[in-house]
Amino acid sequence: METLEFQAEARQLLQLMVHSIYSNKDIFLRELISNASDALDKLRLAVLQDGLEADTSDLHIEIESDAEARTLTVRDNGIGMTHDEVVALIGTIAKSGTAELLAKLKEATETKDAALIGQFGVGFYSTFMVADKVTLTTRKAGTDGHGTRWESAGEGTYTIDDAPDAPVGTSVTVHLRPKDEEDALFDYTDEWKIKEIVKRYSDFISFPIRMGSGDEAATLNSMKALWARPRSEVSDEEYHQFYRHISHDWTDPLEIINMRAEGTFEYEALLFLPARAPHDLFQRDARRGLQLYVKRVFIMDDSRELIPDYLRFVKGVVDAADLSLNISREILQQDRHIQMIRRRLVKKVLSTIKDLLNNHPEKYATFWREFGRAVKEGLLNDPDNQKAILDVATFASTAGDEPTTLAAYLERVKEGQEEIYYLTGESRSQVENSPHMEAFQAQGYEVLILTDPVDEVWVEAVPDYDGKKLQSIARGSVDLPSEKEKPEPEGDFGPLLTFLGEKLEEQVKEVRLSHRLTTSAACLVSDANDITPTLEKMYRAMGQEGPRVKRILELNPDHPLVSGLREAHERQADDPALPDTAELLYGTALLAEGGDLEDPARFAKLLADRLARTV
Ligand SMILES: Nc1ncnc2c1ncn2[C@@H]1O[C@H](COP(=O)(O)OP(=O)(O)OP(=O)(O)O)[C@@H](O)[C@H]1O
Repeated sequence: METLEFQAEARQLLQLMVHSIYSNKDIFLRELISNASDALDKLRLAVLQDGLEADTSDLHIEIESDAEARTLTVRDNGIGMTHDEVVALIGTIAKSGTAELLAKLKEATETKDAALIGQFGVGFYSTFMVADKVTLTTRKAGTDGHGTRWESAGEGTYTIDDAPDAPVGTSVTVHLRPKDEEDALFDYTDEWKIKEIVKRYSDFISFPIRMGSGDEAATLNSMKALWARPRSEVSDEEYHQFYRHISHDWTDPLEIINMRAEGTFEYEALLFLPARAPHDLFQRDARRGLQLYVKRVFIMDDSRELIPDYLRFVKGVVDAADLSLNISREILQQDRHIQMIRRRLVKKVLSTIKDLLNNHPEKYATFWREFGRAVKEGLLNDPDNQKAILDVATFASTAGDEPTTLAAYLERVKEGQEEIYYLTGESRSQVENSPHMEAFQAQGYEVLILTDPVDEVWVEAVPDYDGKKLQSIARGSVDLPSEKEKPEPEGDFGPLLTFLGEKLEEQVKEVRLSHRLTTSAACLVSDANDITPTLEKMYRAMGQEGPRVKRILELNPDHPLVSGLREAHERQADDPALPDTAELLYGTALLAEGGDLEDPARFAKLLADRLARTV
């Protein structure tokens, strides 16, 4: 017999289990049944796909309780585990982001944030909520090696031993702690309690879950595939349980989507829009994709081929009638039917979002807050559905606190306005206070406020909406329709602009007069075809060092600083104070839009010197 130590993260998770972070302890049984069901799926698949020799004529799960010994056993005749698999799978937690999540989880125990806890599949370890000892005996199908016995009291160590007589499959025996109903620790040897839990959490499991033996053996679950049943016959509670089973998210889903296609290519799908974004929505290695079944037989988890990346938060099941059970991931990618299903699912998800937008504004607001950033990636990656995505997207806007659709924006455009104005930035307040906004605000033009990183990118890919071009107000020159009759500024600014252009040659590519400023002296704008500073920053953050893109300095001729500077330059072009003023002007414009100064210390010194002369 060997005694081994749990890996650090596994130990931490166990600690949380032993000290019961969940108020609902019943779920340990659901987790065991879920693992057993997965093991049965895997065995059936190994026989179908790899030609493994094993008996699959009576795949099932058995529950056995012993009130006197105070034990509960869940047994399956599924794939089983080898000695090494037991050590690797049960002694460690291999999931990515575990450490980070554990830290959050610890916090959550104090606040009892069930939803956060629910993002973390606790699996097998949840048995330690109700047990003071757990024994797992297993033997891998298709190997002639011995079985393995694993045992632990949930503290720092576990033991591993040979189990020569173990049958193929896995059996988990939970040695129950004394019942304590005040602590929601029920008598889990009670037949009624077991039946109730199975019915509530595991009714849809597609293998029989049996209790009792001989003539008294009873099957506790209905085994009906939820997606095959008409919506009217399934309760929300059943859907929610199923959602939890496949997503490990404890928050009820926001929306349930049923689909069924008959005819040349048949499939059924049951999809869910979650109510909150998982913590790893933007992590590359996160689990994503749908479950694929073929004629009720589970084929694979996380099938990415069924749903595009930008809809990766959609959970659910697709059951296709005409695929081969042997289908592999490689074949899936090229399969015509799969591509067709995927196109239909995308259309259906987008039309569901549209329905939320039109008929359930609160749900829509939740959805868009949680997933809008992901959906907008589709504007780049799914050109065929660009219009449909734009139709369901909403954006913050200067017109009010509520986000607006593009269609609603277009209803409000001013006469003569030919473009949809937007400004990107890091936060709403930064964008709102940017000097670029001034003329637009002053003249009542609505500007969309885009603050998600993805906004910097998709705006480049979307040429227009309903024939109106999307125009950044920080790029190119603006010609506000109502500005056209504005009188020319007094005095000749030509020589000053040339002078500043030379002095600031390192920093800007051009200095010119502005139409977009009313109160500020100066601002920086990008050339129509150059990348924006935020995008440049994003590239740099990703480690891509591109050339620095110079921008254009625009001056407000009506501002006393600018008109004063013009006069000073006219009086004495070689005034030694002028170059410093030029630098201050540039630095202030950069600060006003939330940019970073190249040399803050130098700027501070110039400013302090100048201020000293005014006190
Ligand atoms: N009854 C079983 N038969 C075969 N393998 C099992 C069984 N129970 C657990 N395992 C193996 O141990 C692994 C860890 O199980 P655990 O319940 O901790 O996590 P999980 O099921 O992978 O994750 P989650 O519960 O979040 O879905 C499983 O992925 C599986 O490989």
